[in-house]
Amino acid sequence: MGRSRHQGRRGGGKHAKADEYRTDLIQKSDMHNEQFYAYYQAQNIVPQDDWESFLDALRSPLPTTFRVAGSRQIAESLNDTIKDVHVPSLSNVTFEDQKLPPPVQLPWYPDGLAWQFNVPKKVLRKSPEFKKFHSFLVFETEVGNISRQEAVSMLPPLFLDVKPHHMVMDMCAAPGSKTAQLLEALHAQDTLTSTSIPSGVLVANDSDYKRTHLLIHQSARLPSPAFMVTNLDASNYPSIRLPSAPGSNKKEQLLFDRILCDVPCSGDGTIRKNIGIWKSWSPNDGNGLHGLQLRILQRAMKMLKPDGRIVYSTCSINPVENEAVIAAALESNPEYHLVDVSSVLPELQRRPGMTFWRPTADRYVSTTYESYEAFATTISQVGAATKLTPGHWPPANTDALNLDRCMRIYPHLQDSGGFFVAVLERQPTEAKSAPRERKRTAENVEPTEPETKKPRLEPESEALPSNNSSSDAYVDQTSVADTNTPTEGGNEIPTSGGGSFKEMPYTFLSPQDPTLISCISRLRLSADFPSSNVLVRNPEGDVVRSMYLTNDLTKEIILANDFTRIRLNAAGTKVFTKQEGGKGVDAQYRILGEGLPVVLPYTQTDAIVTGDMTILKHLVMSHYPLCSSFEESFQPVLEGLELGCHIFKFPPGELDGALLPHELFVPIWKSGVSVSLMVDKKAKNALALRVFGKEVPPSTREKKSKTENDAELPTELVGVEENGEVDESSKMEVAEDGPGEGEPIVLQAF
Ligand SMILES: C[S@+](CC[C@H](N)C(=O)[O-])C[C@H]1O[C@@H](n2cnc3c(N)ncnc32)[C@H](O)[C@@H]1O
Repeated sequence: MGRSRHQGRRGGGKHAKADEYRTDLIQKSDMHNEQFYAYYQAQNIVPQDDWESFLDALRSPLPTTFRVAGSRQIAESLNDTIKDVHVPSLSNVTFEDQKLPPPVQLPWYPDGLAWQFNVPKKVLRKSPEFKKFHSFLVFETEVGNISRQEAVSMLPPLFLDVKPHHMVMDMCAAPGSKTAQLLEALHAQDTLTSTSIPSGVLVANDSDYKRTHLLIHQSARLPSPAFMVTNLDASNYPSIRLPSAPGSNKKEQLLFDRILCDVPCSGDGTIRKNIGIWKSWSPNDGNGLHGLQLRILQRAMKMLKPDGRIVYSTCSINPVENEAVIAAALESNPEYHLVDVSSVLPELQRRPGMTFWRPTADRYVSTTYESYEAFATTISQVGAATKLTPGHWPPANTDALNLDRCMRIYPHLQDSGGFFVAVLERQPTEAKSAPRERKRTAENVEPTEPETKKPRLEPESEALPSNNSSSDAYVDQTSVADTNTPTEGGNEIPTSGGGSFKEMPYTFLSPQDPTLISCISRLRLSADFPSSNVLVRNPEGDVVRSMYLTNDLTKEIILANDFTRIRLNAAGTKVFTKQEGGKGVDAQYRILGEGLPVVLPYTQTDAIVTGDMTILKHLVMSHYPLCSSFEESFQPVLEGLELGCHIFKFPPGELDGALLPHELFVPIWKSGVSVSLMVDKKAKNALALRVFGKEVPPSTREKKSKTENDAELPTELVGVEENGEVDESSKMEVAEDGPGEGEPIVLQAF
């Protein structure tokens, strides 16, 4: 789903006022739109008896929902913390004489990993119990263990049913909350004993260049060697090629097992949160988007394997953007059918897809038309509104299409946003059947090659695949810049407009490359580390600063396709980066926090240093502690370590009421006399809160700067809104100085 015209205004664009869209600041009596009522009543969108409760729900603030994300083990442990610690502490809270409801699990979400709570922002700021819970959410969100996401937006990936061997395409992916879910599914079988590298691939695409960087930012929280980001118009997506057999020069089109079409839409299902829609809603939003939505779905249908699955979704409740698109696409692709998923997620309250609707051609909804033919006779009177096509109306054979198998989620059913999901499958083998009854207007042709600009190569420095923080109408700048992969080599990527593309090539290193060999040997990785899948971002294959790891399939795709033709913005995951050693110490490559889960299974076990809870507490709660400040028995261990990067392991344990419920691995930097945790401040705070129940005390430098600037820790829950904007209120800290804390590194805990 997504939006078109409202997007810039809703998402905290440069000129948006922070309070403009806060539902707690506008009166219910202002939430009216006569056209909206007329249009949806003409559609019989809900039974007449439900109309008032439907409207009431649309005018109520949306509860906050979040998903416990990331690797399975940490997700379960974090979920237990919410259940066993936070829910009891929030169960008897009163505020201004009112009892507040504690968070509850969404009944339909698998394994109870999604939650909802509904308290005003004022409570989050002022109630000590909710404030503590809010801080926990803020910090766990920062490190990617919690994803704030609208409940309904979690649905499409669940219905897509992705497995680790699947080739998956996310056609309209930015900013990536569903992409993150797809990545989690691709990595569902990761363990520490076998490799964490799935055999499949996820290609996440968005036509907006700047927004593709949000995608990369989001996915850095779940690093994957099987991940690629492209920047193309999905309705015209070029064929990705693969060798027809290993070693063959002949290429064939890569067909996907699973495709998500979460298309741009009018977004009226998000009206509870984006209350500006009450003012601006018009039926023309949906009318105008129908064509693009259909072309995107039709292109996906040409890119899917026989027996494969497509999920089409929008956050609009308008049938013109939903059932009409599905009907037109099915008619032009008879090898597809709608899947009956009524028994999947049985707790989810839903309504069947509509089989009849009446488009309108005028924004005042003074007339609706039962058929295109009825509309066509009036074209001369309505003039400019003639962009409607027969495809905007229900086809004659709706029964044969099983449109009732589509799912409609309405706000009053389970206190959520409004949403639409349809699950389509292609026949197992391509069967050529006669086209269905009526020819639709949208084309069903192979796309033309997209226009691509040749990238300007700057061989002296490497391109940064992710961090690009120049102005973006939808994004709080600090939130992108501060948590992202560090900028490399100072090579700025221009982001003016939505379409410029300037990326460096992807060059695979030879496994015999001396720098790679020395890096692998210094980090004591085993012989089965897939060193032939390591790439750098420059045309010469020079190891300038960072190395990225892909899986076999991603490598094949990169080698078989011109990266400018598929406008490839990112591939694989960054695993090693060069670290200057400081005075008298050679620079060396270190494992990045975000690459740790990928590299860990290849790390020789005797290269991992085991610590206990006391050591962990000292590392977490202090800044660059001296080796001599650790307990005596551990000092020789620290002193015996080579200077540079090491991995420390902490088994589950307890200390004075603090609890580490699962094994934890962290990267450590050993310098001359001190050691430090190589995680950024936010990750360190999240760990401190989770295990020791308090934040890291400020460093001397922070104290000084706090006095000077009255700086504050982040206080808002960072979230990606439905439709893709980063929460306006997201504020992140600027990472501080010194090796290990100078760069944002995602803490990986297992
Ligand atoms: C907001 S929604 C996607 C939400 C996303 N799936 C998520 O869960 O975070 C629609 C997205 O489609 C993108 N878009 C619009 N037109 C497109 C096109 N022709 N091809 C590909 N992407 C497009 C928009 O830039 C927007 O990011």
